[in-house]
Amino acid sequence: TGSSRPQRLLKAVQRNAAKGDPQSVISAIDYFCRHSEWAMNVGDEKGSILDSVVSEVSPTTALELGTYCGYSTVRIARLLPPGASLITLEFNPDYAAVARQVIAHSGLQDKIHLVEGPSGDSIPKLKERFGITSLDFVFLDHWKDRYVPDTKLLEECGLLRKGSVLLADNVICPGAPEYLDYVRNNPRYESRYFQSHLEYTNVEDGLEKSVFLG
Ligand SMILES: CCCNc1ncnc2c1ncn2[C@@H]1O[C@H](/C=C/CNC(=O)c2cc(-c3ccc(F)cc3)cc(O)c2O)[C@@H](O)[C@H]1O
Ligand SMILES: [Mg+2]
Repeated sequence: TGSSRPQRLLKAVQRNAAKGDPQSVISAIDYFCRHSEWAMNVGDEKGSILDSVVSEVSPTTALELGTYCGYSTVRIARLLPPGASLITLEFNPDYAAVARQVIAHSGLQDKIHLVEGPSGDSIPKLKERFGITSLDFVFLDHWKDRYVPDTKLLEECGLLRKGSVLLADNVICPGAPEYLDYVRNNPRYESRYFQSHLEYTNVEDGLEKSVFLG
């Protein structure tokens, strides 16, 4: 049978990006998605907003929900301070396999821990598995109806501390209405919407940044 879109995206990275150069991996994926096949990466426009939030937070410990092909994984990891690390959760083994190779091509594998499995199983094990006390930054980009349950799980597991920053993709398109309701009407969060566009299109979308107040 034929290749999958993630496999074709990986080929485009291996052909067009310089090994060990994260920016060229990002550019190769954006080019592929603009000129060959659309894919659900956060993209370059929303990616610039992601970059600015990651740079501002400069997290020691970061978590990503939904690795997919590893595009935002590379975007985040390339901006981490020395000694910092990104944990990324992915439950589809085929996507995880592609992401591992994209990450390897970027040369950032030493800063990234890709954990295969559903977030509901992995989140409660993060403290013991990685010896962390709390998360400085969380990027939510997995199934949109899982943003609220997983945010509640992060709270319950004591993984959020005063000042932890959550950044959620797609709050307009495809949309995460329950999540917006949760973080905007909850006194324990200070939320702000960053208007942008759905990756590689001019459809409205945006990111919601929410600071946990403890
Ligand atoms: C047990 C389910 C919840 N826990 C989970 N734990 C670990 N990984 C999980 C995951 N859920 C989903 N995933 C993974 O995250 C990824 C899923 C992302 C879902 N994203 C979207 O649906 C999405 C969709 C669009 C989109 C927008 C417009 C449109 F016309 C078509 C698509 C744009 C985006 O930016 C998106 O992020 C996959 O790799 C999936 O395997
Ligand atoms: Mg997304």
